Parts: sequence; structure tokens; C-alpha cells
Amino acid sequence: MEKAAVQGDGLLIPVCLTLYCHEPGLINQLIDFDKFLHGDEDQKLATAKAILAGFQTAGFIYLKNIPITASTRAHVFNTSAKLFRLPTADKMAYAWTTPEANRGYSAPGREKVTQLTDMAEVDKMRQAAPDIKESFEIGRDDEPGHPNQWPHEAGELVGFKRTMLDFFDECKALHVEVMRAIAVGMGLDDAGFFDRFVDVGDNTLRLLHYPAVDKKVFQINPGQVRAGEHSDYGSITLLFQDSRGGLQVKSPTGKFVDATPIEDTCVVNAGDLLARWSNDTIKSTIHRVVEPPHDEEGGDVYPPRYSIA
Ligand SMILES: O=C(O)CCC(=O)C(=O)O
Ligand SMILES: [Fe+2]
Repeated sequence: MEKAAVQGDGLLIPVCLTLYCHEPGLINQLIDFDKFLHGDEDQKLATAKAILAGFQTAGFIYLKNIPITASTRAHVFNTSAKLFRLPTADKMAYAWTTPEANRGYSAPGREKVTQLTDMAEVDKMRQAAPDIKESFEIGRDDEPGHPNQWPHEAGELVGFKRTMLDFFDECKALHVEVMRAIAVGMGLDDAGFFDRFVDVGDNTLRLLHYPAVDKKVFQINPGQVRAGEHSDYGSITLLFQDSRGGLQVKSPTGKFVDATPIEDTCVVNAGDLLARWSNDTIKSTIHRVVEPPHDEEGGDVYPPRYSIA
């Protein structure tokens, strides 16, 4: 679901991402996905075309009326928060291991998301402005040689695995449907053209927690981010974000614009693979997470942000 993110030990791993903005060339696409799934032929086609147009312009869209219910999403966010509440030592027992596996826990400071590929440059950037986040990656559960790092199910974490595997499956199904919309939008005869490339479920479910952070951190260091600028490496990313804000998308003019959270929507962005598949007619847009745009609570600290890619 998600470009290379660079782990603290110098390994490249996949990462992910999202938008909403008013910059020319970037879209304000809020698309009713139910019209693709259950509408008449005209609605299906119009919706598919809007989705494709969104990916060809901003590279980001918002979908509403997706089949994954609000209560499921709330439950998955709550379950994610429970995992991140574990003591660090417990989480480290499930530490992310290798890029091939791309599963498990990455503690704050370990992963630096960036477009840089020179490891010395990446290390310099990590020193100057580490990402202020922790993440937990889950892959398909039946991949030989790469077991998921399931946390011990006691206390608050009872049911974690079932919750995440069910959500993984729902996201996988939605992924296949969005790819079908792209195929229809492209005018391909076979709406299922992309199915065979995406239905194995080689996806990454990425739980993200951006801990509460002292506002001074951003004032002292103008380069400080919660997650560095990057493009995602895969076909598409489905991104669920809380209401905190901070996600930004790079416009064609090079300016970062806010991808403001919209309740009850899923942000979907195209990744590098889909850009390649489409001969770069679809855009894999650079995005990042910075301090929240609104300081609702006041005080010295920004509250945490949770998202799931
Ligand atoms: O947390 C977010 O909103 C963005 C996360 C992201 O872009 C990523 O993990 O690739
Ligand atoms: Fe991303």
C-alpha cells in the first residue's frame, strides 16, 4: 500500500500515503464510491472517470461511501492506539526486521521516510530531523517465510490479530475495486484487468502513531516533520486519518498544501508502481506529515495523530 522508507539500520523498506486543497492543478475531488459499486451504468462510468482524472491531476482523491463502515474504522483506530500504548520494551519484542518481511514495530527515530537514496545523505537527514512517529506493519498472513509479528494477546490487546486481519481483508477488497474503477476510467474492456496484479494481497497494513510533541521542536528546527516528504511505492494507498491534520501534498508548483481531514472519507493516492503502469499519466505525488495546521488545544504540546495506510 505504500516508496522506500529508510530504517535506522540503513535498510530500505516500503512505506506509504494522501489530500484536499485549493491550489491550481490539485484536485478537490470528493468522490462517492458507492456510485461506482452500486450505481447504474452511467454513474459507474462517470465515477470511474472522476477517479482516474483525480489520479492524473493531483494523484490524490477522497472517497466517501466506501464499504468499510465507520464503526469498523473506529474499532481499528482504537485497537491501533492500544498497541502503541504498550511499554516500549514490549513493542520492541515485535521489532521490524528486514525490508523483505516489512512486518513489525518501528520505534520513533528508526524509520526516516525520504526520496533520498544515498544512505549517507539519509543518515544526515535522520540526524537533522528524525520522523516523529512510530509504526507497526502487518503483511498478508500467509506469506511463506515472513510471519507477521503478532503481539501477545493479553489485556487490552485481546482480539488484535482478528481485528487487523479482518480490516486487511476489507482494505484488500476495496483496493481491488478502486483498481477496477481505474480500468473502467481508462476505457479498458476488462474492468478486472488489474485484478490478477493486485488480488494476491501483497499489501502492507501500516498503523501509524505520531506521539504528542512539544511545539518548540518545530520552532527550533524549521526542517522538523512528523514524516518526511516521499512518494509511495505501490499501486495505490488507502489512507485513513484522524481529525488532527498535518498531512500535506506537493502541488505542481512545488508548494505543499494541506490534505485536510474530511470526516467519513478515505484518502486514496497513487503510488510509483501505478505511475509506471500508466506510462506516468497517473501521478505518484509527494506528500509528508507536518505539525497540525490548527492549534485547537493551545498549550505547549501538539496532541498525537493516528493514521492507517
Ligand atoms: O500519516 C499519514 O497521514 C501519512 C502516512 C504516509 O504517507 C506513509 O506512511 O507513507
Ligand atoms: Fe506515504
